[in-house]
Amino acid sequence: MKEAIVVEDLKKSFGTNVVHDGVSFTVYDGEIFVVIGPSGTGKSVLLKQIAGLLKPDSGKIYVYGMDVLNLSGEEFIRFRETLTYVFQNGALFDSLPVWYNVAFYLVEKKGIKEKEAREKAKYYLSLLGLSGTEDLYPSELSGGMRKRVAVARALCMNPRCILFDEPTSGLDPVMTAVLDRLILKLKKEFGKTCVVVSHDMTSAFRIADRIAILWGGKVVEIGTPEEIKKSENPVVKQFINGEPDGPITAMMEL
Ligand SMILES: Nc1ncnc2c1ncn2[C@@H]1O[C@H](COP(=O)(O)OP(=O)(O)OP(=O)(O)O)[C@@H](O)[C@H]1O
Repeated sequence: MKEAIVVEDLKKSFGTNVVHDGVSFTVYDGEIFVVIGPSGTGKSVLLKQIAGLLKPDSGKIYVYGMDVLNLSGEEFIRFRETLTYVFQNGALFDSLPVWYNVAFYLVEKKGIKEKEAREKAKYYLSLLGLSGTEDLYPSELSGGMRKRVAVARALCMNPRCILFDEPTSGLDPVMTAVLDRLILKLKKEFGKTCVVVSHDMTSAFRIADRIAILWGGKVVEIGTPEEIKKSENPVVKQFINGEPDGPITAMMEL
């Protein structure tokens, strides 16, 4: 199997707050890799480091062989086109219409003419069930629609790998299932590699090829959904069963 993302012994602290204390894992090309773990364990920080938005204190990150912490000028452009990050809140530009949000990279960075870029945006919006929203502004959309616009924007860049930061948080169960189906479609029909940060076990078990569980600064378990369900690790058991008592809450002194 071809390696898409390799994370080696990643360490990251903010002052005295040790977030990552030796995180290592590999994501393979074309798989859906879900990262779960209690709130505050550093899932978003992990994605930001993979996306090159935040520097770790030490460790290595490779994306399709590119050394993310030492990208040369040309490689930086290739990296930007290989991997995109879908922010938790969508991070849309409120002053720009939906279609321009989606086509932003094509117009502003690739110099594609507005007419052509708009057509592309329209196509990706239609894939996400958002036909007819092209000329609306983000403030006119629901939370679920904004999240889907953010996914359309990522797809418009045609990356090989997409990082999703809690794509289903705040969505109702039906919209969660729609987004899950979309992520599965990205893998099956478009061959994308997807890394998804989630809290939602139902969603994680539905979409993941493999799941990594982050806790105490490390990956404490990694495996297929079936392997995770059978895990004897007390942290994993408490998290996937949503139990109030166990090592996670003991650590939080609740
Ligand atoms: N820029 C920053 N400066 C200082 N501390 C930060 C910064 N970003 C994140 N942190 C801290 O790093 C830790 C991990 O944050 P992160 O957002 O990655 O957690 P998470 O696992 O994604 O949580 P949640 O599931 O609640 O979104 C937290 O303690 C947070 O306060």
